[in-house]
Amino acid sequence: MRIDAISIFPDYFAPLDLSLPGKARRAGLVDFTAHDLRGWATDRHRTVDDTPYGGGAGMVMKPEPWGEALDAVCTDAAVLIVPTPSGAPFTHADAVDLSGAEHLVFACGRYEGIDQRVIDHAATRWQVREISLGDFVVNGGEVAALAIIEAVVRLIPGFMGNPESLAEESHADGLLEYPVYTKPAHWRDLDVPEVLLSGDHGRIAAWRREQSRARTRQRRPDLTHDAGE
Ligand SMILES: COc1cc(COC(=O)c2cn[nH]c2)cc(-c2cccnc2)c1
Repeated sequence: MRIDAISIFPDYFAPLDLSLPGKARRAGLVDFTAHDLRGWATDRHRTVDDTPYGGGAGMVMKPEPWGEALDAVCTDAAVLIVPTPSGAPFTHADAVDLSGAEHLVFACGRYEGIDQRVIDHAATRWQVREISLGDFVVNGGEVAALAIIEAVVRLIPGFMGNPESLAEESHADGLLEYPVYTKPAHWRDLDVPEVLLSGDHGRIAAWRREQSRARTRQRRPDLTHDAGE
């Protein structure tokens, strides 16, 4: 998978040099490049924003630099992802879907957003996904792109050392994950639940399913449905 990110802060993606282990890159599983949007801003001051038509606070990202950048970076197979508060909620199912993509391009907006015509024009040439990580606002799409990249790349076959753990994890079955414990069995007058020490794998699996269901009911009633029964 090829991944590109376009941003006025390309150094924001330096952590991927740590988190995308060398083996993933060496094995050709993932090839990541961050690009500076200002490289496509042609005026003397390399301007990427301007005041909004219709008035209002803040600035809007100009269409010209984005148009040139996307023309240069996107291949025909590109899926253009725009992290934005006004996007569709990002889910595990989306991560699974995107993990099969050939090319992901992240357009990281700043200021009040990107001129809508950039998205509209891109949609005539590539698949465009405007994605939200939640009902909150951060100053730029970079931090959301980092989270989406990690959620997607870890699902690529061969990336994770222990693929079995992916099948069991939170949201894979529509439920929240059960609580986990490790040694010591007794810590600050707290004990590990006895069932987990019993060696009775049937009881353990039943206890974990019930824990997942209880947590989901309590913390995420919006996820509660019969499928998890
Ligand atoms: C592309 O347009 C954007 C992108 C972002 C950064 O992304 C997020 O905040 C986000 C992504 N998932 N959940 C939140 C922020 C704004 C923005 C800023 C201030 C006022 N209004 C809008 C605009």
